[in-house]
Amino acid sequence: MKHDAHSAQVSASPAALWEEATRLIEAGELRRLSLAFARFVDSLGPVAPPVLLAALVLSELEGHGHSCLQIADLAHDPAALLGWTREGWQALAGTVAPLPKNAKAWAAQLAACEQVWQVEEFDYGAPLVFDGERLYLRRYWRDETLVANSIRARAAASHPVASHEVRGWLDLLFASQRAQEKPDWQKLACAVALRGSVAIITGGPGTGKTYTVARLLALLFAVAPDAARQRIALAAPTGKAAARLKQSIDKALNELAERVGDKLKLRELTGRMGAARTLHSLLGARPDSRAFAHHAGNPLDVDVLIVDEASMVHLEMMASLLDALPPGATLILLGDKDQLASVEAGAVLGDLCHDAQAGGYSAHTAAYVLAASGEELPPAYLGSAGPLAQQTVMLRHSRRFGGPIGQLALAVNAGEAPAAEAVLRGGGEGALRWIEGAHQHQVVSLALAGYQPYLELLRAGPAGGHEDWVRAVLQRFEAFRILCAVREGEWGVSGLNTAIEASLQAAGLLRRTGEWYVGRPVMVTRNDYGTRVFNGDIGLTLGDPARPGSLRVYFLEGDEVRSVLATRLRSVETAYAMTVHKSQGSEFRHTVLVLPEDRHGILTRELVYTGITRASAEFTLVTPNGTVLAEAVARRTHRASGLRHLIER
Ligand SMILES: Nc1ncnc2c1ncn2[C@@H]1O[C@H](COP(=O)(O)OP(=O)(O)OP(=O)(O)O)[C@@H](O)[C@H]1O
Repeated sequence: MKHDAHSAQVSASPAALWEEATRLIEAGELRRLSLAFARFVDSLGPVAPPVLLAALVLSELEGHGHSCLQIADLAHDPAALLGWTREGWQALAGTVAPLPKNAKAWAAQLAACEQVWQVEEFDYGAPLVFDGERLYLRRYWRDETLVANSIRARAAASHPVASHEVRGWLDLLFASQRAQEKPDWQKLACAVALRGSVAIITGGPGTGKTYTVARLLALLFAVAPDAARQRIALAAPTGKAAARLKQSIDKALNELAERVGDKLKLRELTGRMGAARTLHSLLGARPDSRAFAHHAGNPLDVDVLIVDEASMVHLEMMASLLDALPPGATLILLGDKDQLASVEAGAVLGDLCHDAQAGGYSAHTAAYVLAASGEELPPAYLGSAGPLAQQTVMLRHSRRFGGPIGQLALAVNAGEAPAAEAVLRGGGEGALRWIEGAHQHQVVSLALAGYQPYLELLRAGPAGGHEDWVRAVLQRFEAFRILCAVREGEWGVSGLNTAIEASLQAAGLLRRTGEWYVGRPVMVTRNDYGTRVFNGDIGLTLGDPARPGSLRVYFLEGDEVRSVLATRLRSVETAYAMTVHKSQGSEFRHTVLVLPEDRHGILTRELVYTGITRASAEFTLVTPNGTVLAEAVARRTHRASGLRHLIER
């Protein structure tokens, strides 16, 4: 039994807190769930009202992607984290006054509460967990601890490596490398990944993450004592990203096979590697359950697991993945650490890549890398970062992103708003455009021009085979996209989709006959194992040649076309415009990024960077005024998490 240090407060009523919270819900400032959670904590027994306030804030922050609540933030001023005004926070906090005066006093009050489990004390199943600095919902504490323990153990594990042999293979695999900046981070990454049970290869678009991992697979194949038995799995958070990963790896391995010839039987490796899968499917997701078929008690049957687009993997998924991965297997995470974190709580890749930019490589790593790859780590990247940093390599040279779009992305990523604006205003030889002080009709006009090619091909109908035509229509549709930062309002996904649909209809480019019509692009919003469509998949509605009058939605997976009867798709939305979040893992020839006026502090550098890097040839920025871009670039995503702390413990 804990002794509540503030028994007077425990007997105080939280009625005023509930009342103010209800007002905030009605004003759209607070989730109903957050109040319900605080009330649930209250129902378990006497709890001091400030702890109920902390529970409410914690739950609200979970909705903003934070996996915990830092007590220092709570004591200081959580208004900014919540996206509220200072006055809004004070009105709520005032209902439970007096609040603990500082972080120490908050810690004492939390530690004294029956409904808070203080880590390392006896665990009697309280819903809140407090580690001395951070307050957690129990579920997130469990996930962060699992991820930290597993990553720490994997980073510490080291596999014996015959450096001389590895050097020989790496020289062969990277033999065609043109003279370029030194060191060759790609080659170095392969050496680093080979020696451990975890490796992270991060880098911006086109820096060769997939190119590198294909060579790593070849290297693993070359040095494995029993290569024929090695089980390799490829996975990504979305179906599209998985298909892209497989396609790129196959391409890279086939090119490599041509080049190395008989020295390494790479065709054997490609032949044995199965399709890339979504993480959900790899782990054995089951309808209507959060639990997966694979877990520590029934681990995955793999030796090497490659996960692409790892920035999209949220905390809970990473915990499930690590739980299901056998301790002896090697995990390779690929992704761009600077991209938007997942919608769900956690910023796992960002946390894991904390030292990636600086390197922080130890003398031991430098010596190993030199012996195994012949690459010398420059002194600027040497240091004394922890074991995970020794297994992390950032690729720094983009192969297909050096032009104006790349320059813009670099400036945004570096937080240099004036430089970004100058690049944009320079126009990048037609590759860049900025529409400032824009009106919605300008976005609609861009959409009309951008979608015309697929709609024209659609109207022309198949000249040859139906499937070839469908593939061509889908490819044209995939060449252009409107990306939004928000869902609602005239600058959001829903407002723009309605406006674009209406204007395409008015222009005679499509004939809307009801909810489903020929040409309607849709995005799947929920995994459906029955029809094998997954959250984020995008398809186009077209006629079914076998059943005139009936509509099917066609999806492109790599070069494969597959289709589902439109009426069988339950959770979909129209997709002329989509969120930047959902666009991760995709690339469009021309990308239009629409930023609204920022009332809630939701526009961040990571969001703008992710939007820009979706464009392969042309990028258009649309803003309602000239300041939105600079404000967004100045704001970094901050997600409270204890992951780094737990890993480095
Ligand atoms: N060292 C290299 N030498 C020659 N070509 C390379 C090299 N590294 C990468 N490339 C080429 O650059 C292009 C981009 O590489 P890759 O697709 O591997 O990058 P990525 O980082 O995985 O990109 P994304 O983030 O878009 O998935 C590919 O065409 C690839 O073949």
